[in-house]
Amino acid sequence: MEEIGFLGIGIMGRAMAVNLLRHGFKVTVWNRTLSRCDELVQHGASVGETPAAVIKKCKYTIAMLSDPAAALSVVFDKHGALEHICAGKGYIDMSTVDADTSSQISQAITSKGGSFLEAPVSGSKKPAEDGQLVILAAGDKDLYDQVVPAFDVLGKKSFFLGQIGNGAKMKLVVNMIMGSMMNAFSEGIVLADKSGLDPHTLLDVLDLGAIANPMFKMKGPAMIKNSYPPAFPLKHQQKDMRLALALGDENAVPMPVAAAANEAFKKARSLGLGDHDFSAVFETLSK
Ligand SMILES: NC(=O)C1=CN([C@@H]2O[C@H](COP(=O)(O)OP(=O)(O)OC[C@H]3O[C@@H](n4cnc5c(N)ncnc54)[C@H](OP(=O)(O)O)[C@@H]3O)[C@@H](O)[C@H]2O)C=CC1
Ligand SMILES: O=CCCC(=O)O
Repeated sequence: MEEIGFLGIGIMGRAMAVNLLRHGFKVTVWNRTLSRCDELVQHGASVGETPAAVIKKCKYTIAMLSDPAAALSVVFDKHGALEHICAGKGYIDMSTVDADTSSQISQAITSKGGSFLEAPVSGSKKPAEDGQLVILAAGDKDLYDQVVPAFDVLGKKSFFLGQIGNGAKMKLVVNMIMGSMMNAFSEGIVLADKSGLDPHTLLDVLDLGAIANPMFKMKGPAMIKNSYPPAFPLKHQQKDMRLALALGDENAVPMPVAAAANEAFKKARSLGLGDHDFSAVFETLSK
């Protein structure tokens, strides 16, 4: 494949770009805080001074940015991706955003002759490091086919979901379920503890039953120790709950469980826990 541009070297972008480099891809990176690119240079990456410079150099550019505002800013602002997008170039936004944001980016890119794919991912820091993400792509099928070699490195499975917006919506539905589950799990741990049970035994029981899952298994022991090293920052999970609830509004879908979970994540943010892992929502109950 041609050289790949990578915009956004946060928790996920860093892991994904390193993974591409490890598999022999040439990668040019950019990050708003440029110093975060230094480590990538050690792994063999080149650095672009602006998103526009990266687009100019690379046939394909991936973005992995925090939220809709960041995704839009990197495309539309001065020295943004749009400045050098043209026919023959592909832009792949893997950030978790809403369908409307994705459509705005798609329209801007395609109106300049470029091609666009949204491709948010399931899986967190460790799956990103290990190339085990689940990729939820939608948009330009030709571009999808061209970047499959990169997706094969980044993920264990890619879905092509059709028209723009379908990848964004699928991702929000999945994360809405995950955020609600995390709240129920937190309540269960506190209930076990306060009613005289050993929370570690609860984890063992859960792990053997019908609701066993990697999230409970990985995060439970650290939560019991009130430890929340960020893999998926809580502020991003709350953003996803907010965007999923808006999708519920649009479709007149009642979501009382997700709405309550969103309030708990908002409470956690108000306690200053936004940069901790999203499992820190546990603190809203244990305090
Ligand atoms: N962490 C996870 O487990 C997962 C996260 N996601 C999604 O992936 C995306 C990235 O997540 P993650 O890596 O965890 O987040 P981080 O907070 O670690 O990184 C966010 C990135 O966005 C950049 N950024 C933020 N605001 C702006 C802006 N206004 N203009 C330009 N760049 C900006 C940051 O740059 P700077 O360094 O300068 O702040 C940084 O590169 C999010 O949409 C998240 O929801 C999806 C799956 C899993
Ligand atoms: O968006 C973040 C998802 C985290 C995960 O799937 O484990």
